[in-house]
Amino acid sequence: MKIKVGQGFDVHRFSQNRPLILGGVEIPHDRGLAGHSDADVLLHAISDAILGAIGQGDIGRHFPDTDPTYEGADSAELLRTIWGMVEQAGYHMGNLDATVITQTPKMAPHIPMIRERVAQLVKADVTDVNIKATTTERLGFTGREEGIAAMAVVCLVRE
Ligand SMILES: Nc1ccn([C@@H]2O[C@H](COP(=O)(O)O)[C@@H](O)[C@H]2O)c(=O)n1
Ligand SMILES: C[C@@]1(CO)OP(=O)(O)OP(=O)(O)OC[C@H]1O
Repeated sequence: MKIKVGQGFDVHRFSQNRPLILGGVEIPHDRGLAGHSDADVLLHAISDAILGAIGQGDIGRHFPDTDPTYEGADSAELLRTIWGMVEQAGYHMGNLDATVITQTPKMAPHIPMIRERVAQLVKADVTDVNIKATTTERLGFTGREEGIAAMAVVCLVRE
């Protein structure tokens, strides 16, 4: 059995008049996130963790923000493409653990739906996917509600 581990981290700033998409799920909030794509900071961190594990650089290398093809892109579709690379390499999800770092909104009510969605995207059992949230106790850019950060760790397995 071969195991590969990867980590990912991403940040997007809040922006008015945009939907807030986290983990492929639209979350009710008074602001969304700015970005070239749909700015799904959680899926970007997860995507980078997966790309890291398979030694394939990062999301910007595969989907450059200078390419109009990806303007307004659905990050779930980008993750689907990345997951195809994982399957091509013969790996499946061992487990995934991710943290959304934000002062608002309260994430707890939305975590079960995000967990299901992420598990579906990486073809994993929901018990092998963990999504959590933390504030930074009003400290720093997340504490000032300027943006959202996310981090993720994945373990990929090949039998
Ligand atoms: N946006 C958030 C942030 C946190 N939570 C939940 O609250 C717990 C306590 O957060 P602290 O930052 O005060 O440690 C945390 O463990 C999460 O369960 C949340 O739902 N949404
Ligand atoms: C996803 C991409 C591509 O649309 O754009 P953004 O939404 O700006 O996201 P970021 O995490 O800054 O970098 C990856 C990009 O290439």
